[in-house]
Amino acid sequence: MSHSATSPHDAAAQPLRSTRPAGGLTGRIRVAGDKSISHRALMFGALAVGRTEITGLLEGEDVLRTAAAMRALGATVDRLGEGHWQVAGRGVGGLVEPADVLDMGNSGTAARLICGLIAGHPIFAVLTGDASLRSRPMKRVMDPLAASGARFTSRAGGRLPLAIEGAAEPLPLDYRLPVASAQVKSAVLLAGLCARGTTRVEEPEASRDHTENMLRHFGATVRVEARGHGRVIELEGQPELVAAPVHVPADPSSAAFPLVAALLVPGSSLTVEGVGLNPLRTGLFTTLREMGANLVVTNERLEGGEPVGDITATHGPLRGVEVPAERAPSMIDEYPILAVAAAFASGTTRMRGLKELRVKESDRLAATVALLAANGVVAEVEGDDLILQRNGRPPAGGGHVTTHMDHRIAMSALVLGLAAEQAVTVDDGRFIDTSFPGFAALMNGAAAGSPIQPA
Ligand SMILES: O=C(O)C1=C[C@@H](OP(=O)(O)O)[C@@H](O)[C@H](O)C1
Ligand SMILES: C=C(OP(=O)(O)O)C(=O)O
Repeated sequence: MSHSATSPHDAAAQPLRSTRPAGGLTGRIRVAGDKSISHRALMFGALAVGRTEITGLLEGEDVLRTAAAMRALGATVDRLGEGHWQVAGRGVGGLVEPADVLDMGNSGTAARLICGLIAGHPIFAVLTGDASLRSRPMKRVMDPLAASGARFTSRAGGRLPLAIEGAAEPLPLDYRLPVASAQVKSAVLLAGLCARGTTRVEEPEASRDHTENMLRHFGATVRVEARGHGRVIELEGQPELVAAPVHVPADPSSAAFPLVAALLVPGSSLTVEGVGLNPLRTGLFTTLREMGANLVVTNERLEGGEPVGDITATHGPLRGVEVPAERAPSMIDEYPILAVAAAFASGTTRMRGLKELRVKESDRLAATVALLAANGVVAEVEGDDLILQRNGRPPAGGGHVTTHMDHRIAMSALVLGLAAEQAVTVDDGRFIDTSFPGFAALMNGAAAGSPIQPA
């Protein structure tokens, strides 16, 4: 499926409406697999020698784009059952030139990591995406990767479509990230796989480390050292990556939506099972606890090398807090839903250092302010901070929210509608399928009267 445009006038758009369910959200549910780990499992499978079996893979549109791209680059990618996939890889340096343009849809992760993959192979490729992805900055990967010998041309401002001529003998990079971005870090490391010698990346703030963990899991030598809030990562180039099974935990960024809904809707007590608890992903849960949320983790265990647990959220009052800028990388995709939670809290919530939100699927800072305003909640932006001052009463709701091709804005608005006084409508629910297919059905299964419906 491809969604090329969305606006109130887009005939294909699928508006959705949410209303407050009687009795709250209850029971035990499981959300889909982690998007970040799913992309990487397919990519490392394509680079490894042998057959990589993946279970729990997220079958969201973003990840399906990566699966299609790995096929186009010569890997054999088979779906064996629900979430159960197998990739027969080509070995590091063995990817082949794709015969056609690679369309990465809505996915920044797919586009940027695949730039890194291709940069180290002597092949030519053209990448594009949907209108949202074509508006997002790619210079952040093009600049460092060009220093390895790859050549890029792109639309003005470093936007997709872009063309890459990968390097026959890529140089190992020594790169300090100018922004905290796991996507840029990963692109540099993926290019480093094909380079002779040591690739070194220094990140000013630690960002999700799924690439480093999976590199080791597939047999590469990776050294990681803490440096202040950040880290230095060193990768030995030209390893033989060997196929290894990957079990994908449930996505904490998806679990955030039902869990926050349960905190906000009276009468709720809901458990989400097997949620990934990598500490570089759990900033939202830390913040919600500081707000007084009743959030309990049980059955903590290791699954496929990642910590997971069952999280139970029970409705109760929340208070405003200050969220430090250093926490942003560990909850970067969760600010829209945190802002919804803050709209139900008493007191002031200040979220600091949200600059990166401006370059996501939409300008999420602006889209979050507009989402709240449409539902009677005033939020202010001061520099890169988002501030809400509230009195603990539910927002009026009743808003019509423009989602700007952004799945997280759509789901955040629908969660607000589950707990606000009046129903909330979103202009287009289709993009939810990029990261959380089955979102409405899952939420409806946990509540009386199926509160999320086509509008
Ligand atoms: O590496 C990843 O899988 C991701 C990194 C983050 O992006 P940035 O690297 O741009 O911060 C995040 O927003 C995105 O959803 C997934
Ligand atoms: C920012 C996100 O994803 P991506 O950058 O992969 O499009 C997201 O899922 O919130």
